[in-house]
Amino acid sequence: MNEPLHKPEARIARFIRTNLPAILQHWDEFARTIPAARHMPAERLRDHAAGILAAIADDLDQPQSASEQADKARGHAKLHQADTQAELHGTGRMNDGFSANDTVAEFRALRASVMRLWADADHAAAELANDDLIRFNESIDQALSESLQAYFIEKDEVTHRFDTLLSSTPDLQYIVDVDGNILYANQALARLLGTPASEHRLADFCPGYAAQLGRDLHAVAETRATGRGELECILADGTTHTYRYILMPVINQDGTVDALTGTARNISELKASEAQILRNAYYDSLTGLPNRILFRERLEHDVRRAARTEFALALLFIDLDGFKEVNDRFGHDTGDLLLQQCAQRLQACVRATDTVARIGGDEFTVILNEVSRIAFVEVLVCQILAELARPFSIAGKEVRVSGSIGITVCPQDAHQSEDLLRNADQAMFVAKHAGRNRFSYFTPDIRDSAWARLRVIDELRQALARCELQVHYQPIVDLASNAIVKAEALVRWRRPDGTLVLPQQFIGVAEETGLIGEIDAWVLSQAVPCAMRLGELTGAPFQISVNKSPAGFMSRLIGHTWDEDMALLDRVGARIAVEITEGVLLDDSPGVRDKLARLQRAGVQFTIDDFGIGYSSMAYLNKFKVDFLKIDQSFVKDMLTTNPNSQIFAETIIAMAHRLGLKVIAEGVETVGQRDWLRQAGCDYAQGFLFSPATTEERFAQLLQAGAA
Ligand SMILES: Nc1nc2c(ncn2[C@@H]2O[C@H](COP(=O)(O)OP(=O)(O)OP(=O)(O)O)[C@@H](O)[C@H]2O)c(=O)[nH]1
Repeated sequence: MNEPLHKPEARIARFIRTNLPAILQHWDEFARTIPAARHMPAERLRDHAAGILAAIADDLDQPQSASEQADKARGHAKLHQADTQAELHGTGRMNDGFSANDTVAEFRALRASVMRLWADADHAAAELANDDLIRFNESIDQALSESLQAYFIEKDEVTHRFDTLLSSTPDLQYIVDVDGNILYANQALARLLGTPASEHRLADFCPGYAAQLGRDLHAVAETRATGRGELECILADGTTHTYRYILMPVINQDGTVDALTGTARNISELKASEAQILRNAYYDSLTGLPNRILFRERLEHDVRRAARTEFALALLFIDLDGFKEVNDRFGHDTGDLLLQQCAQRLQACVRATDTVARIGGDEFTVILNEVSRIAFVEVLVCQILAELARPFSIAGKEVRVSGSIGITVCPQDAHQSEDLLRNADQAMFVAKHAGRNRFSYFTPDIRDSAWARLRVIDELRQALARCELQVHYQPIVDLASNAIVKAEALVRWRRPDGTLVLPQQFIGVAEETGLIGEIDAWVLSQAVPCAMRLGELTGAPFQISVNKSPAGFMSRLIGHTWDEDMALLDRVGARIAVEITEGVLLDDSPGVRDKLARLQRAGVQFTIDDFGIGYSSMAYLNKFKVDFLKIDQSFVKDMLTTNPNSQIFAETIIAMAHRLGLKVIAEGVETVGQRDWLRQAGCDYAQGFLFSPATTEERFAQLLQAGAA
C-alpha cells in the first residue's frame, strides 16, 4: 500500500535560494571560527556551503513519505543515488585536514544561519514550527550524516594507505606521546614488540636505552627541534643490531606538543661495512696487523706522547731473511701463512700498548712505548729473533726463516717519525748485511754509509745514462801453448774526472737495486761485436766470457733486457760464454730454468764462476751442460804458500772436470810458480795479472797479435 506523500512545501527552499548570499555571509562569519577553516580561501568555504544548501533546497522540493522523513531525521535516508553534495563535502573536508568536529560544526553553522535569517524574515512564530522547519532540519541532519560517513570512509582509506606505506618499510615508524607510550607503531616495530604495540613504550624494544630515549623525547618536546641518536639492542634471536633513530615533535595548532613521530633504521650492515672500509684502510688484510698508514699515525702520536714524558720510544724494523725462498720452495700460500704466524709471534712478544705493524711484503715494525732502559729493548729483540728463528709448522711442513732487526731510539737518534723509520730501516740493512738473524742499533755511521750508498746508486744511474762505463778484456791463456785463446769481459766505471771506480764498489749496489740487469746487458752489447772483431783479427772464432749476475737471472725488473740479450746471442752462439755462479744452477725456479734453456739453445757456452766456494752440490753438473769450471782465485792465491789444501782442492776440481768432459780455467794467477803448478796439474786455461790485467780492446788486440800474453 502506498504511503501518502507530503505535499511539497517549498517555502524554505525558496527562502534559501532567494537569500543565499545573505545566508552564506552569515554562515561565513560563523565558519571562520572553525580552526581548520581559518586558512582556507573564502570561495572554497562558500562553494561547499552553497552546494549543500542547493542540494537541501532541491530535496525540500521533493514529495516525501512519512518513513522517508523519519529516516532522514536519523540520517538513514540517502538524498540521491549518485554521490551527494554532502558526501563530496565530507571527503573534501577530510582531505583538507578538517577534524570530524570541524565538519559537524560547519553543518551546525549552516543550520543556525538559515534559521536566524528565517526568523529575522518576519514570519509568524507559529509558522516557525511548521513542517518546513522540520523538513529543513531533517534534510540538514541527513546531509550531515552523509558528510560524516564519507568523511570517515575517506579517513579510513587514508589511514589504511599510510599504514600500508609505513608497514612496507623495514624501518621502525612510530608515534609516541611525550613519555614514550606508543600511539602508533608500524608493522616492523609491532613485530619487534610482540604484544599489541599500544601496550608498549618505545624503549621496550631496546630496554638498555630507556633512559637515553626518555631524555631525548623530553628534549624534543621542549625544544621542538628534531632529535637524533643511535642505540644498540639485542633482538629476540640474540643478535645485536644498531639503530639510528629520529624524533620529531608533532606541534598542535595551539603550539603544544603531545606527541612525537619518528623512524628508527637498522644500520648494522652499514656499520659493518663502514668498519670494514676502516679496516681495509688501516689494517693489513693478511695478518690483521696495522698497515703502513696506521703505523705512521701511531708512530707520530707515540713520538709526541714520548716527548711529554721522561720515557724513550724504541722503533724496530724487522725484515724476514730468506722469505723469498719460502715462497719459491713451498708456494705463495705457504708464504702467506708464514707471514700470519710471524705476525702472531711478534704480537705475542710485546705489550698491548706497543704496536706491531706490517708495512710491506716481509717487513714488520714494532713501536715500543715507555722504554725506561734500553737493555729491556735488547732482551725483547733477542726474544723476537728467537721466536722468528723457531721452526714454523705450516700444513704439516717445517718452514724456517729468521729476522734481521734494526733498532732506533727516540729522542736519542731522532725526534721525527720519518727520521726514526729511516734510521731503523738503515740499521736493519746493516744487520742483514752483517749476516742476517741479528739486530743492529742505528748509529750516525750507519746513516753516513747509507747516504754514501744512495749516492753511489744515484751516480751509477747517471753513469749508465752518460756512458761512463767501459768494458775491459782480460786475456785467458791456454796453459799448454801459452797463447791467448779467450777473454773475459769486465766492466769498469770511469768517472768524468778520470777516477776509476772498482767493480767491488758498485756491483753489490747494482745487484741490490736491479741496475745489474742493465749493466750486464750493456756489457754483452759491447762484448758481442768485440768478439766478432777479434775473430776477424785472428782468422778464427774468438770467444769472450760475460758475467751474468744471479740477480739478472732472477729479477723480474730486467725482463725487458733479456730479449735484447737473446737477440744478440742467437746470432753469435759459442763466441760468447756466459759465466754464472753455482747459485743460479741451484735455483730451481721455472723462470731461471727457462732462461738457461734459451741460452743453451742459442749455442752459448757456460762457465761456472767461483767454483768450489759456493754450495758445490755438483748434482747440477749432471743435469745441466756446463763447458768450463773456473777455479776460484782464493785457491790459487795460497796454493803454494799458506794453504797446501788448496792444491788438493784444485787437483780434485781439475780431475773431476776432466772426467766429466769439462775444461778448467784458473783465475787470479799472479806468479810463474802458480802457472807452472797449474800446468803440471793439468789445468787447461788461466787468467791473472801474470798474463795481463783487464785492458782496453785496442791493447787486447795488440796482445793478441803479439801472439802471447
Ligand atoms: N707469500 C707472500 N709473499 C709476499 C707478499 N708480499 C711480498 N712477498 C714476497 O716477499 C719477498 C720479499 O723479498 P725479500 O725481502 O727480498 O726476500 P728475502 O728472501 O727475505 O730476502 P732477504 O730479505 O734479503 O733475506 C718477495 O719475493 C715478495 O714477492 C705476500 O703478501 N705474501
